[in-house]
Amino acid sequence: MPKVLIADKLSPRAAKLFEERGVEVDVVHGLSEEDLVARMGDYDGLAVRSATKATAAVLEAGARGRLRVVGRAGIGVDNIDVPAATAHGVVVMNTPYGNAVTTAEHAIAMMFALARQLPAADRSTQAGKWEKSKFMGVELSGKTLGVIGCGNIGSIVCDRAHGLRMKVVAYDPFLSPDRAQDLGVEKVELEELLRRADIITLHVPLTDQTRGILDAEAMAKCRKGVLIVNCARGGLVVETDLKAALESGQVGGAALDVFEVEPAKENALFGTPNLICTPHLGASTAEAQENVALQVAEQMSDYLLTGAVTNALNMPSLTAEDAKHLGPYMALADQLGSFAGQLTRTGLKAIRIEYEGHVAGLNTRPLTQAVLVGVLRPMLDSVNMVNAPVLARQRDIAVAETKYERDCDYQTLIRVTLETEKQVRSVAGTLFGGSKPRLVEIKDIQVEAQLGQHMLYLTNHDTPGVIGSVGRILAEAGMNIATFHLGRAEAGGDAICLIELDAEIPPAALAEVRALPQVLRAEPLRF
Ligand SMILES: NC(=O)C1=CN([C@@H]2O[C@H](COP(=O)(O)OP(=O)(O)OC[C@H]3O[C@@H](n4cnc5c(N)ncnc54)[C@H](O)[C@@H]3O)[C@@H](O)[C@H]2O)C=CC1
Ligand SMILES: O=C(O)C(=O)COP(=O)(O)O
Repeated sequence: MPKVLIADKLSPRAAKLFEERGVEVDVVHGLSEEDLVARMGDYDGLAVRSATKATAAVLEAGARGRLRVVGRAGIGVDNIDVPAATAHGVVVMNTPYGNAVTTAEHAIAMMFALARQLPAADRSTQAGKWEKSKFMGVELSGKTLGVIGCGNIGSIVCDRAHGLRMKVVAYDPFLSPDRAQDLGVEKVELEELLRRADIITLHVPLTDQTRGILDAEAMAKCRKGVLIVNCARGGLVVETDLKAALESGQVGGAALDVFEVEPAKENALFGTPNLICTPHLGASTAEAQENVALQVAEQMSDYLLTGAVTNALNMPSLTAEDAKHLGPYMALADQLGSFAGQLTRTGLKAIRIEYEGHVAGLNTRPLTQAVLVGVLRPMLDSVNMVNAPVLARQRDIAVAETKYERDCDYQTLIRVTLETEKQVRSVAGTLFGGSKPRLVEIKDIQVEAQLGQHMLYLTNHDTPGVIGSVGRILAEAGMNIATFHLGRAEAGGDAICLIELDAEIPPAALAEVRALPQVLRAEPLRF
């Protein structure tokens, strides 16, 4: 039975759902990195929010054991070392949408709180001061809202702002003009947004491009007295610059839900005038927490129990139905990749994968990854379905996939072509009876072979006596032949021989085969 650790405060519905699905659960909060490293190897899955840091050390310890998936009950994955997870073959999933409405509502609440100074007015009133004239506010209706980042949350903020009769300008390089039109927002460059907005709200992830997007220089370009709301990530607004801008009045008020260092128990900004802070509450409503907890438990259980992949950051999506249909093809893809990879000695430049017939109508991305795993395995022990595309990219290996739904000699066919510095080689295979992988073509030569654990691959001149000589050497070495497959380009031309053996060929026998005058190449292969 798979086992998961829930390391942050998730709705109890998550643990219940895991158990109902047949996944064992431990719920332990507040573990240090050291504690996590010590325990991680015992779990197939780790479920977190933003408090637990899934560092490279934690992921490595997990992967040394049985860790296969990290689920983030929420959106931001900056607390998870995704490249390290990928390198260790651990799938990372999040739950987009589940807390988007709640977080957008928090941003709107922050905007109202700033416009009407609600927290300060509350403190003053409860202190018996009745300072009615001190808390003069601003009306939101008719004001310009500048939305930085117009994805799931930013779009909901735009929609709510329209309801408040605000004008919305948005900066998001990935927002298409059509989508901007659908959202009823004016797409602008950052400079223009800074110049025009009365209120700025941030809804971008923290990346190298967005870190410090609101710094002293940007704030100086804003309208004097601009209001800033950050319910996305600490680090988007430079805190020391914001403090100075609030003190000078360049920024009229700021509402922050997120901080450069969290938990923010001490922060240089605390106590600055016109500052409102909440402790990363953006996603904290009963509704959102239930959504994300159920979603993460469902996605993680699906993956652990059926192989289905949803909302993963480092794997293509795969439904349980796909996983079932693709099963035999995955074995074929891996075998073809492995066959081609084991015969490749020189620098690999490109891998082309062609899908023909039935397979072309399926979700082929996982198959392409299985081919890559097969190709790269002889060179890299650490390759797996998750990291294969990254490893290929790091080695400048171009990967291309083509689908042909046209008729071919076989109902279904996968052809893998490897281009190296010296040559182009291809191998193709099909499924017999819908489930049994068979090689049907090697280097444009028709053969028909089933791959076993120990194979001997020969290329030779098509002259009489090769089968007899090879058979004799193998018999003298005490090797039992399970299957023997032959193919040739034309009579007297290049020929191929694939022999399945019951055990690995001893080095002396291999040397003898290689020494046969008709043999061009002899390679032991393992599957
Ligand atoms: N305070 C809280 O509790 C919560 C915070 N968040 C944070 O909110 C942020 C946004 O979440 P979603 O809207 O769900 O993400 P999303 O991925 O749907 O949207 C992000 C948007 O930012 C845009 N973007 C990326 N780089 C950009 C750049 N350099 N300049 C301008 N735009 C850029 C993208 O094109 C995308 O449209 C995330 O950082 C997430 O972690 C999310 C949920 C709760
Ligand atoms: O989903 C997100 O990105 C969030 O920031 C929510 O964080 P939390 O789960 O409340 O710690």
